Amino acid sequence: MEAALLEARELACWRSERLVFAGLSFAVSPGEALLLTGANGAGKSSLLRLLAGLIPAAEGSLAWDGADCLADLPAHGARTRYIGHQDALKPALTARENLSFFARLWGGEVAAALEALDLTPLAELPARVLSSGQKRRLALARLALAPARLWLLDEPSVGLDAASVARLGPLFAAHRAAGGMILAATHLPLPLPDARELRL
Ligand SMILES: Nc1ncnc2c1ncn2[C@@H]1O[C@H](COP(=O)(O)OP(=O)(O)OP(=O)(O)O)[C@@H](O)[C@H]1O
Repeated sequence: MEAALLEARELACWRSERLVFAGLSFAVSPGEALLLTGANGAGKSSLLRLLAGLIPAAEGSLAWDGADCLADLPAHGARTRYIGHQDALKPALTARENLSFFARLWGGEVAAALEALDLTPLAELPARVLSSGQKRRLALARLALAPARLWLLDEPSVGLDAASVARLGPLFAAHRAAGGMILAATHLPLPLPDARELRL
């Protein structure tokens, strides 16, 4: 296996006067997937937000290829795709226009990203009329736009039907085959063969 690219050492996280986790260390190598599991409130979403640079670590360090990951947030943002609980869609824009917004930021082919999540037939509908599973698919279609090494996914399959979950398999596999890494918080099985589990 290749050397680790992302290395967390002794991370601690406080939310609202409560220590959510402490002493958390792990490393992720190119091509690897890490499943974040644990009870409600264990800190999975908090860890993903911390890894995305959205909340600070109270203690510990996060390194990318040996250098402080969060010292240069624009660089970290450019290599990271964070899909949180919220789908982050503009309700008045169509599915295609929502993806076009992100394609202007990152590049990539909107038509191919729509197709990857089976959204082509829904492309001209405003996001507000999509079902919750369709909205989730549109949020996830951002992953198919342009490469980024680190995918941080918070319960990516919530609300998806079985066929849509299966569609994530090739998307995840292609990302990992190209040296990408996935950290996914989940209570459900995901199509991530050989993923390691990090239980919080
Ligand atoms: N914005 C916030 N402000 C204050 N406390 C928060 C905030 N977000 C989360 N917390 C608290 O941090 C703790 C961890 O929450 P988090 O959402 O990270 O857990 P989780 O493991 O993702 O849970 P779940 O499985 O329910 O999604 C909880 O006690 C929660 O109440």
